[in-house]
Amino acid sequence: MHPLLQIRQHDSDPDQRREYAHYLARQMGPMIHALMLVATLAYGVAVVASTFVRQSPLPVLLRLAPLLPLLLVTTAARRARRPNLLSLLALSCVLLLEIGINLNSVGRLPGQPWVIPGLLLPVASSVIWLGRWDFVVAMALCGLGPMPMLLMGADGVKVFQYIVYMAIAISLSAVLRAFMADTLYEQFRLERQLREQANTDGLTGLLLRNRFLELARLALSDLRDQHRPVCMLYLDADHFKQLNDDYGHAAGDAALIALATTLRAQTRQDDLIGRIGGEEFAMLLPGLDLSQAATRAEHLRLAVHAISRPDRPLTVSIGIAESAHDQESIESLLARADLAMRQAKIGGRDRVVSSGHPA
Ligand SMILES: Nc1nc2c(ncn2[C@@H]2O[C@H](COP(=O)(O)OP(=O)(O)OP(=O)(O)O)[C@@H](O)[C@H]2O)c(=O)[nH]1
Repeated sequence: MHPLLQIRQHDSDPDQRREYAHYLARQMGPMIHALMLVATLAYGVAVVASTFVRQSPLPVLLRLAPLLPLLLVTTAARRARRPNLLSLLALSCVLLLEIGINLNSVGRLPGQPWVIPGLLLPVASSVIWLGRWDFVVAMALCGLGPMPMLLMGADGVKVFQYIVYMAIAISLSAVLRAFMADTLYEQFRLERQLREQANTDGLTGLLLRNRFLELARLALSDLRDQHRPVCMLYLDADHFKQLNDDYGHAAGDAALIALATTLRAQTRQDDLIGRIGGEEFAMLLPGLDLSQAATRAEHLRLAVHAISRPDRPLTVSIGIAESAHDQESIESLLARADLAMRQAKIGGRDRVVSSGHPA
């Protein structure tokens, strides 16, 4: 089968689709802006140049009128990186060009040259269209936009030539866009995979410390804006060195995997969980105050008992801290949960200790 027919439908997962749309907008944004700028300048130059080759019943200022909105949408596209906005601006640019083309052909006599500045640009640069629908709308604009001008002053042969020409141009554009979109999607997928590998612990599949802290920091700031409580749990497996020393690292690894599975099974959708160190884990619990988090931690502690190591059930010591004031950093919150966990160790392990409020 030809590769064109094998080009797949990208991502059915809406989150991944959204992420891809933003990725495309970031990657293509500068090129879209550059093409819009060139098209706008080309339009201005072509209108001015046309005054030397033919008379128009419309004043040149009126024919130059699309330049102002063209410049506005082009300027807006310079920093736009939201996919929908970028598409809207690029499509507006095509529409304004089409209006300009039609304005400039008013009063054209048969046999006189057309002024078609930038008409081919959107077709030739079809790779810039971020989504399938942008592409379809852009191609429809390119194909149908000059029709009023054609029907006003062209003979049947000219219209036929134009239709054949546009059909070929749009087909070529569709092929170009399909392959380009496929290549970009593959690049996005690989980058995403590499990023995930760099952020995920290979043994347990949980977030690594830095990524956990990065996401927890963002969540903390959102929760503060929403005036919702948030707690951090710090969990440390008890007597883990003994497990490794007596039964080998493979037994230790198996216990860590089982522990991570249990923690993951206990998380709600918004909870964040990470492997902070060797046998240390952290959980951010959005929306829970200290007493609610203590109840969750107690459930977790008991759930971990179901994991058996060769010598005894696995146990964890858990420290809890609630974010107390707006200035507290995620590092400080984690450090307080860590201190509370140390108290749990000192108190005999396999227990939950809550941190007092920071000074
Ligand atoms: N098997 C395995 N062991 C690990 C891993 N990461 C850290 N460890 C071990 O975890 C153990 C942690 O030991 P300690 O910090 O002394 O703590 P502990 O023995 O659990 O004692 P308490 O925390 O005081 O109950 C060390 O022996 C590390 O080698 C890992 O990925 N796999």
